[in-house]
This record gives sequence, C-alpha cells and structure tokens, in this order.
Amino acid sequence: MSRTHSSPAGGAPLLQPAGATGEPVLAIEHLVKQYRGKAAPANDDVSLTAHAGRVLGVLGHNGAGKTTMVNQIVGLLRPTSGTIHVSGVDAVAHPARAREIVAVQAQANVPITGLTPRKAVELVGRIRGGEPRAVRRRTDQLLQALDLGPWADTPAEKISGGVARLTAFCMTVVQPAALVILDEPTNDVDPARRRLLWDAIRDTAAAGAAVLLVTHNVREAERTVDDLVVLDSGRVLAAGSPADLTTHLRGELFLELDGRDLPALPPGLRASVTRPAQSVVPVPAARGAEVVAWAQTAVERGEVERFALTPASLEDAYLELVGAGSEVAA
Ligand SMILES: Nc1ncnc2c1ncn2[C@@H]1O[C@H](COP(=O)(O)OP(=O)(O)OP(=O)(O)O)[C@@H](O)[C@H]1O
Repeated sequence: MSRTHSSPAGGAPLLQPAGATGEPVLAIEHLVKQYRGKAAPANDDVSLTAHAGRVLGVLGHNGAGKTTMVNQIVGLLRPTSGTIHVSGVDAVAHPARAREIVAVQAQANVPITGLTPRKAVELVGRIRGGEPRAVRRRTDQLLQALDLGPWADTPAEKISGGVARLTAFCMTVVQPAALVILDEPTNDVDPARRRLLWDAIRDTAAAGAAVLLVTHNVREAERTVDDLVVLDSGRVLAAGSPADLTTHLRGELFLELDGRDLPALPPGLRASVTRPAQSVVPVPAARGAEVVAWAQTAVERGEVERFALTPASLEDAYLELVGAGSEVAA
C-alpha cells in the first residue's frame, strides 16, 4: 500500500530521508521473552520487519507484549532467545550502537520540568547533533503541524498531559533517525490533535524513516499504518496490510445494535460481540435489506435504541482475531 502525504503547511518534509525507501531497517526473528516467575512468555516467537518509508503498526490490547518487545529493541531488556537487527546492527549484542540509530517515544513521558515545549524539543535536537538553525526550523514546523503554538512557550509545569505527550513526539522526531518507535503516542491527546499527530507520523515515514507504531487503538492503526502485526498473548496472530487483514470479510456487513434489552435476532444470525448495551452481528451482504427492515421495526417498537449497518472494518477483523471480549479503544 502506498500513500501520498504532503508535509505540514505545504513546507519541506519534517525530516531528511534516513534510508532508501523500502529497505528493511528493523528485523526481529523468533523473539522470545520469558519473565521470571511468569507461566507464559510475554513475547512468544515474534518475527517482524519494519521498512524505510513505511509505518508498521503493532496492534494488541493491554498485556499483549508490545512494550516488552520495544524494550528489547532498545536494549532495556535482554531477550530470552531470538534476534533483533537495526540497520544491520545486532541490537542484542550491541544495544548501545543500536540505540544510536533509533529514536523512541516511550509510553511514559520524559519529564521536561524547568523547560517549555519549544525549549525541550530544541534541546533534544541539539543534543542529538542538530545544527542550531535547522533544529529551530524543524521545531517550529513540528509545533505548527501539531497546533502546539499556544503552549510552545508555556512552562512545562502548566501544560496538560496531552500537550506533554505531543511534545514528547516532537522530541522524538526532531532529528532524523532510521528507526522511529512510538509507543502509544496518542494517549491523552485530544481528538483534533490526534489527527494532526497521525499526519505527522505519516510525514515521518514519508521522509524516509521506518516507523514502528505501537498501539491498542484499532482506528489509529487503520488511519496510519502501511503494514500491521497483531499481537495477542505475546504471539503474532496476523500480519499484513489493513486491507489484507480485512479481505476475507468482504461480502460481509456488520450490524451494530444499541439497547439494554435487545430482541432475538432474525433466523441464522448470531452476535459476534456482546457488550452490556451493544451487540455486533455479522450479516451476509445479500441479507442487508432484510436486516435493515428488521432493525427499523425493532427501533419503532422501542426494542433497539439505535442501529448501524456497515461494511467490515479493521476493528471487525481485529475482534475476530483476538476474540470478541477484547476492549477496543475509540
Ligand atoms: N517486568 C515485568 N516482570 C514480569 N512480568 C512483566 C513485566 N513487564 C511486563 N510483564 C508482563 O508481560 C506481559 C506483557 O506486558 P507488556 O507491558 O509488554 O504488554 P503491552 O502490550 O505493552 O501492554 P500495555 O498496552 O498495557 O502497555 C503482561 O502479562 C505483563 O504483566
């Protein structure tokens, strides 16, 4: 899958190309991490490859093993077995060398007490070897792209969690890196700026970096990634583009029913997801009209509060893979 993305405000890309587009930058093979005292491994034979110029999403719910994998890539944890290479560097044998090639936005924000967002981003850019004027320019572009202008010069003590999270993203991408790892970067970010951040993540890949986006948010994955790995209980359940993962669901529709006391479904249909006040029911496309008529009658009778019939989404494919009981972030 390829996409064209313009840079913010039509200006130059945020980063200079970090490698030839398409070249493998991160290669993980048969990675196993077994924590002491735990019955099952947190990573269980995980293999994946992230390529220059592409966003690879790692999607999984809480406890799937995503952060464990990131911590091994950057040398904070040692794998039980398996290999990790970053731009050809053996990251298990030489974690410090691998870290020089990687920029990471960790799940927890780095404290920037005593600084403003602008100063924190510029400082990291300078520490990572950026030329002062280029760092200032890139900082301005990033702050503008994420609509952080109103807080750019506010002391860190007075900024919100969402602004701190966006600042951490800017600190991560202010200087080019071959591999950019973002561990749940949109946590705490408001919906409008979340979209700006998704665009900035796409820009980072468009400028040449391999981006590894760790998320439990299916819509974020759908909107942002080129390739996707679904992790569950430490294992890779599926890998491919979002389109690949939903192909087998083509020809299927999904009926969402909201209501506390839902009626019996039409013959032959069964809910795939049952939540306290919502059911999701797979419907063959050929039965779409019949099901809409049934749902409209149920609404008129007050048995259903609201319904929607939609084509299969990545969320449907994900729920099918990991099980209907899983939480899906909005
Ligand atoms: N230091 C540790 N010691 C023992 N077990 C751990 C440790 N860190 C994580 N785990 C366990 O490993 C499993 C995977 O956790 P991990 O944090 O990697 O998942 P995750 O997908 O990043 O989850 P989240 O989205 O909640 O951050 C979980 O069962 C967790 O309890």
